[in-house]
Amino acid sequence: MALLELKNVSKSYGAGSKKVEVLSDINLSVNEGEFVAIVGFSGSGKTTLINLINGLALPDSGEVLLHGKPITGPGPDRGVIFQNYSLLPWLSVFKNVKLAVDEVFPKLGRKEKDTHIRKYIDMVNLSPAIDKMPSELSGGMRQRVSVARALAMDPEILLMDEPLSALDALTRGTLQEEIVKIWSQDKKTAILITNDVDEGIMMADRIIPLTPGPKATLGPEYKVNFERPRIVTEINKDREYKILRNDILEYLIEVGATRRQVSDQKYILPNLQPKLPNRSVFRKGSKEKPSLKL
Ligand SMILES: Nc1ncnc2c1ncn2[C@@H]1O[C@H](COP(=O)(O)OP(=O)(O)OP(=O)(O)O)[C@@H](O)[C@H]1O
Repeated sequence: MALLELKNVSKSYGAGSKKVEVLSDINLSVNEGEFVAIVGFSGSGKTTLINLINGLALPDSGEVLLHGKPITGPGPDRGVIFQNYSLLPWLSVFKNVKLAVDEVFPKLGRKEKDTHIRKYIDMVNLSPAIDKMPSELSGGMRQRVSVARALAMDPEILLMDEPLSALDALTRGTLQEEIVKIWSQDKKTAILITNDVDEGIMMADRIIPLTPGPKATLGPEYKVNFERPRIVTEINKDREYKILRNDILEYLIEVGATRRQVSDQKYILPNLQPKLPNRSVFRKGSKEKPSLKL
């Protein structure tokens, strides 16, 4: 049985004429230990999809199953790393991680807890900054704390919602490598949401595109067969990499273009003309006299 399954899942927001069906007929099956990347356009519903798995949102129809049982809310079996770090600014690195560990392992002894927290802070190379406050850290360091915090909760699934998109390219590359290294050591199941095809190729076993919304759905999956560790400078030269990257991009461009055509047909804008102060406005081909009104 797959660890996580989404079966015919649909999700909308709003009601009546304002109802928008964000996700439609989502089917996904993730096995234990797999690293899956969902790649999609901005606003297509990626966070909504992660929230459905996290249990922060429930589907309108269909099922989201963990070990074959419906997800009814958030739980310690799913650790989330958000884009915006979400650290408590008044707590040190150690205490930010401790807060999560206290929640999940309330019965762990003081010494064991301390060792556990330090292990994960060390894993993300933050031991020298263990007593620093979030305001004293760079964006990359803050995101490392989020990674340590999520992993210290020892979740079965690590959910990452565009965790690296706020970072510069160099920090992003380093953290991609670090997350994959920890993932392979810790044997977690990981789901990465990203808008970056290259990031998906560097990190995941499979890449699945999410089509543009509304009614976004998952497209065909692309297997990433490169050996790990994946070295960006080497992979960049690989012919297979170029083919895979092109295939995914072509698919995304194609579904993006189809969606644009549909939206062009749907929304016919009225032929409004701006009226500027103290200027006459001519409408091309119009027999009306130019207006001098504001
Ligand atoms: N709570 C909500 N109520 C109403 N509409 C919402 C809500 N959450 C999201 N939406 C709408 O659903 C759509 C998908 O949003 P979502 O945040 O899932 O997309 P996304 O792909 O993660 O976007 P981005 O890449 O910009 O972060 C958007 O049009 C958004 O405005």
